[in-house]
Amino acid sequence: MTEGQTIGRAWHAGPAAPAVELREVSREYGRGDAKVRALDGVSIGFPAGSWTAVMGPSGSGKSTLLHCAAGLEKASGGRVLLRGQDITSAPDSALTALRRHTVGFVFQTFNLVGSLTAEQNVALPLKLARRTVSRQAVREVLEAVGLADRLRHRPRELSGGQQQRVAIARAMVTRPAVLFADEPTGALDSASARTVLQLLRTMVDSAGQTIVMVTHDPAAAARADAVVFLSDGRIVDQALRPSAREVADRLARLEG
Ligand SMILES: Nc1ncnc2c1ncn2[C@@H]1O[C@H](COP(=O)(O)OP(=O)(O)OP(=O)(O)O)[C@@H](O)[C@H]1O
Repeated sequence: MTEGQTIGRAWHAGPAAPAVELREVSREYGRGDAKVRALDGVSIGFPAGSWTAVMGPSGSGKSTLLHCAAGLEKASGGRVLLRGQDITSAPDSALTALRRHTVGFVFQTFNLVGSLTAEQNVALPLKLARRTVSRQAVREVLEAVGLADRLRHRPRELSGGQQQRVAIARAMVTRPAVLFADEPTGALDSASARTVLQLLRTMVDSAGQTIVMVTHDPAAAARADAVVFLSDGRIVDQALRPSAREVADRLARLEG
């Protein structure tokens, strides 16, 4: 067993049951000489009700880990369990249902529909899942992200931070078990980033939301409960409630 695997399991062995668990997960792209091993035997559990940041040098496998954990991509080997359910060999129909009901996503670039209002963007996942769209539920989730007065605004009429908050509301409207965020503050100025990070912190502390977030920003990672570090597709380090300085130092060591 490698050092990385031991570290990964240690976080998994925390007090709460994992909402998502990866067991010896590998992911390869390409064939022959072009083969890339993006994940190399990753074992880790993300405890329910906690916020984990995933960091590492460029190309270390962070997005691949997030996508495999969320069922967006299939692992080449190993197993992924979401709320204890093995999704590794689930048929595409089950994975589509999973994406619509069990997991939520937030991306660096917001990915809102430009022609729709904030309210309509947030209602979209419910419509896609053929669920009843309760206007009140949509408004409540927009209120929760501090945008009660922006319901009818279109993305171009909102600041970057406001757009990301709409995206978070859209991800949360289906009440997902896990919120996956890929660089959620990567395109934001520092004040907007702080607002978004505070919102995520409140979601974890007040509602017990589980969040798994990829970030390059030590200040963002320091708001999480734990930070795991990837290098060459393996988990090589972890820190519980580290300071931004500590995160930056560990990252700098990995980046050599
Ligand atoms: N679709 C793909 N086809 C081929 N190789 C891929 C594909 N996606 C990722 N890779 C490779 O897998 C490795 C891990 O990529 P990944 O995007 O997970 O890294 P990352 O840590 O998120 O990087 P960054 O911080 O630059 O976004 C890289 O070497 C990348 O080139």
